[in-house]
Amino acid sequence: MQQKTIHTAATKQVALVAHDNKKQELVAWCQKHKADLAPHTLYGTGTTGAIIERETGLTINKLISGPLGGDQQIGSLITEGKVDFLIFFWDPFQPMPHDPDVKALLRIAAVWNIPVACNRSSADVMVGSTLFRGSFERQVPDYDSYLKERLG
Ligand SMILES: O=C(CO)COP(=O)(O)O
Repeated sequence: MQQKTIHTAATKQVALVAHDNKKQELVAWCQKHKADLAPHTLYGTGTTGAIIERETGLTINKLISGPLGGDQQIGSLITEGKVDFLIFFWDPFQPMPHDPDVKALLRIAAVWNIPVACNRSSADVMVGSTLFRGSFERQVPDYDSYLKERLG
């Protein structure tokens, strides 16, 4: 598929999601990196977002809770270019009723070449990166040429 280059703005759009057994880990991580996260636009699935907000004081744009469609809402934001980084502490030990939605979110993040951190180490690397602080280039599907190709 043909790709095009986009440039992220200095203010990043960061989506934060954690499964129940991982929520405290994500809250602790957000507390540790509060100063890194605060200047950016933060999104979260319903419960994750509310807990992070309550525990850290960060402002989170809260979507609906994951099992009710929050993962899909984040996927939708990704297709609209409204997510630059996805931090998703998913639980590798617990099957979820909405596993198809989880898989769909991780898939759409791969399609749109979104940096994804699924654990504390990768999230540390992410916020520590100069790419998190400055602007960076990302290759994404070129939708116009994709559609032109399909329409013939
Ligand atoms: O289930 C989730 C991600 O798959 C997260 O949803 P909540 O933040 O509402 O718990």
